[in-house]
Amino acid sequence: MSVLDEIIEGVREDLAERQSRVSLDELKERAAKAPQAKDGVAALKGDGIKVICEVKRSSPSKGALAAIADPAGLAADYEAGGASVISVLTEQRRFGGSLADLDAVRAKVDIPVLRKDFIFSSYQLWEARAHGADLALLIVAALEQEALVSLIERAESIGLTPLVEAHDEEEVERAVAAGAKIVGVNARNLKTLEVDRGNFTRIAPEIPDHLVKVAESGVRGPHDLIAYANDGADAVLVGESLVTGKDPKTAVADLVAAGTHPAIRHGR
Ligand SMILES: O=P(O)(O)OC[C@@H](O)[C@@H](O)c1c[nH]c2ccccc12
Repeated sequence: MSVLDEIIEGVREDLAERQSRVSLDELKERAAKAPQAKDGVAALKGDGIKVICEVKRSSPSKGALAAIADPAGLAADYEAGGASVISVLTEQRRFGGSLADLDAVRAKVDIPVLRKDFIFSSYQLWEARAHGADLALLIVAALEQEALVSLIERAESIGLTPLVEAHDEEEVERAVAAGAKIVGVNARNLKTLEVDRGNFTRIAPEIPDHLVKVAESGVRGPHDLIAYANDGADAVLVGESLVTGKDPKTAVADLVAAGTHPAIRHGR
């Protein structure tokens, strides 16, 4: 069984527990009262390379990264540094996240918030919206094509913008065919946890230019952002280096500044 399969097994159990406590109708009522969803595509387009900053306590590859006692405070620092979107990991077992983290971050920041989890049912999309998310991650490797298509449609119908994550050419093709407007390329293979930044370099040309291209994982600092930008990234998604560094606000500001440098061949 791959790491991805193991993670999904745990997510399935945790989801069943939540479903036994909160009915879909309750979630829909809560979603109706949530602030209107912000446009995730608009937030990631425009001049400069956009930076998506992640609230991430631990990971299957590295174990504990940072305690993050105050996720909202961290998100506020990210926003102050110039982040365009905040990604909140809500998976509990391997990443140490929760829907409570999503609530806390949502209440604190004005920029769009992404629910980062292993989503395979529409219930999880309703949860995302009920807890104030504007975007939701959909991982191609975790979904049959039919499920991917219907989850993209469902996400959009309830106001969520899907960020559709691929890891190879075939998954990019599936993401595009399914109607993704934002395609993420993860440098980390979720089945083996290996990181290869060259993955984006190879695969990005397969993503049509009118879609938003996000380079995910492995950004250690401005030089990695610049490399991804020169390979065609519109945005980067950064977790580990921000949560383990000393000063997240300055680290984000340095990334954003690098992403607006005229030497970057963004939007050629
Ligand atoms: O911590 P990093 O290397 O900066 O990576 C962030 C993000 O890309 C990574 O957390 C991630 C990308 N896709 C995922 C899917 C599930 C869980 C986590 C992820």
